[in-house]
Amino acid sequence: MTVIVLSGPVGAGKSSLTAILSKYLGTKPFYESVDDNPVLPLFYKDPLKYTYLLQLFFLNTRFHSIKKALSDDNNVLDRSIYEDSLFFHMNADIGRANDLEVQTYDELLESMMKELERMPKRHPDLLVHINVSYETMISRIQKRGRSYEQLSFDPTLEDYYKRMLRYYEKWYDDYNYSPKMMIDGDHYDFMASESDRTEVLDQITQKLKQVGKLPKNWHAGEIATESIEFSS
Ligand SMILES: Nc1ncnc2c1ncn2[C@@H]1O[C@H](COP(=O)(O)OP(=O)(O)OP(=O)(O)O)[C@@H](O)[C@H]1O
Repeated sequence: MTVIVLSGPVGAGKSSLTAILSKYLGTKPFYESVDDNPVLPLFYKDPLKYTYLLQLFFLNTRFHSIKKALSDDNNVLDRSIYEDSLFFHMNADIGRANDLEVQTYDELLESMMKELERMPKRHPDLLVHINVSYETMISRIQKRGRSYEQLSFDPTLEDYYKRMLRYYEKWYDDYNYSPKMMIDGDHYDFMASESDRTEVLDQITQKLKQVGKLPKNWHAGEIATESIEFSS
């Protein structure tokens, strides 16, 4: 059994790479539901009021999916519980959560992580992090077009996104729950370019081989974009 988790900032392309990778490896994709998340639009409209609720919402859904993934078969998750604390603390640092909320959140997360230690499989086998620059991030956010994520919706989002990229650097350096690797999301356009896609899949395959976690019965094949089912 092989469990791979993707990570990276908003718009990095985690969901797309999850679809590509799971198709390539013949494993099951787990997607975070974004467009039917009832709290997300509220949060972007009034972050001060909704930060805590949104983070509890994410923590809860993410806990269920990682638990399922760790007790299930081979699978790929488009984002994992390991990144949630980054989002919460970043929001707390800009005054959107008070000390008591931070303390309660941290204690809850700690209990959840302890619970994961009791799973038959305790951690993922590989973290694939997609690194992007601010420019790439913004152009992907624009292309995708979720209204509440646009800079035109709230100009303070520029600072928010730049801060997010800074926090991610430290987060990736500190992450030690599993082997990890970084994909250069500025250089490789795995959606639009077939050769880039092949290169990225090759890098991930090499890493999986190196850590002895290439799914059994797997054999490499070409994958055409038309054959991949992307999540909405
Ligand atoms: N704790 C959190 N975890 C994930 N997303 C969060 C969190 N808090 C707020 N968000 C918001 O949820 C939305 C979904 O973000 P996410 O990066 O997971 O998906 P995405 O933008 O579709 O990514 P990708 O393009 O890489 O697939 C973003 O607007 C993000 O800012």
